[in-house]
Amino acid sequence: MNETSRASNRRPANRGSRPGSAERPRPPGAPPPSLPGIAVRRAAADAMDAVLDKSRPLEESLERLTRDLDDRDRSLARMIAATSLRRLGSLRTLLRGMIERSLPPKAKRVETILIIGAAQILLTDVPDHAAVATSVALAGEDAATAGFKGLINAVLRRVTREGRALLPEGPDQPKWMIEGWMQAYGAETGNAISRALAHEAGLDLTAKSDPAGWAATLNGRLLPNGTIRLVDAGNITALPGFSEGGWWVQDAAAALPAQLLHATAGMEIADLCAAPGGKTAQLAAAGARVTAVDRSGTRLKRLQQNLDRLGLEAEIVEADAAVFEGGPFDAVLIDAPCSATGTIRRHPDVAWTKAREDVATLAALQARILAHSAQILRPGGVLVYSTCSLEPEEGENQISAFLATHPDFRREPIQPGECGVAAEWINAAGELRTLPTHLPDADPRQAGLDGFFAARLRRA
Ligand SMILES: C[S@@+](CC[C@H](N)C(=O)[O-])C[C@H]1O[C@@H](n2cnc3c(N)ncnc32)[C@H](O)[C@@H]1O
Repeated sequence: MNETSRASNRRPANRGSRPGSAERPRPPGAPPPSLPGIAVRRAAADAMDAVLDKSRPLEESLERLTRDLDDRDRSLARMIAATSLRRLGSLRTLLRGMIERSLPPKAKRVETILIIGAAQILLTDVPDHAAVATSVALAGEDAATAGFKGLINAVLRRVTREGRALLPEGPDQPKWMIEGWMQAYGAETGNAISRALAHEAGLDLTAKSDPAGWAATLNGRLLPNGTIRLVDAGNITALPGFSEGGWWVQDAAAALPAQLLHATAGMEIADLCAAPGGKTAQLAAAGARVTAVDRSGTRLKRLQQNLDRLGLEAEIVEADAAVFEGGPFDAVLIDAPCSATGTIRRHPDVAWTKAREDVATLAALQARILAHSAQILRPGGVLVYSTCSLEPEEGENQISAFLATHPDFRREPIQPGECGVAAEWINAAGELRTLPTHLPDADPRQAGLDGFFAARLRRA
């Protein structure tokens, strides 16, 4: 439910080379910036470095680094950084092939500048000359990179001439991730997942009611589960229905776990790991009495703001879901914290901020939350466990292990057609397993789903 963090690889409308645009106010006496647009590239490069060197989430860094920019420049910085990260593997391969001698380790920033320059030239509609000039000027700002201005100029000019033909099609995520997907889904599908994740996703919305009506109003495509898919939506907060709370942003696959609960009016539901509230909103919109639990007070504030905008209500509890006392509930939804590898189309930094060891750490936390949730569900109640991860350790394996130690629970298989779920999204055990390769379409912006896992269990 991220309402403002969209990064299309088209430049924001009318973003030309406006003299002095969105430069940070400079102290009196400081020299003026040499070129407009440098502040944008500096923010994009700094955000890339924060992702790659410090494993910081891209959105968090951009929020801080673009505070002084206007809306259009903020969108441009986000688009440059997100596009660079989405195709990082391919861009690195291309650039390494164009640099005769490898760069010294202290020149890491030079590689970042080259990557964002090449990304603008090859993957966005920023004019080539602007991408080259701003990259060279950015290098000139800093003594550590100023000596590489000539190299940056030469390499990026070569990218403008030869890059389109030479840019490889991946791999664009770390080797351990792609190998894991090949092992889990077979070599062909694993590679196809990797390629699908290198495309930016469309904008998916969940409507509070009347999805067909909102699809018509917004000129969007209505997906089988009622999600509305838009392409090139622009500023989300300016779309019809945003301010009156008609819909919220949520990938089609992310909408399925709550839909699979078939919530009805008055049902008592615990939404564990609830913030920022996409699934809480779905359940509340169905009339359920929702207790939304999350460990993060900051994220719960966003959940409350989102519910306020949508005119919906829930009881909000700041607590660790692995020990939260409450209920017994008619239903429990666990949208567990996870590696989020299924969301790399929307959050390309995830590929570079997550390490293989994180999966095991997160799986241990998920197992604790899942085991505890069994204690707050009434007999006969239903439990949906979901993650936005492509890793079986956070999905299929988690449920097998839980069922082995909880004989009073059994799977309630998901049926083809239920909530618009296609047969190929259901595994042999009757669990939901969506992949970025699902929902194919000739236009990559219309294609794909986030990689989600969901299992529905019934307590005896
Ligand atoms: C995948 S996000 C949830 C998304 C949310 N369900 C939605 O639909 O908008 C996972 C959430 O789990 C929360 N979380 C992480 N560890 C937790 C814990 N031990 N107890 C409760 N919440 C936790 C995080 O703060 C985060 O908000």
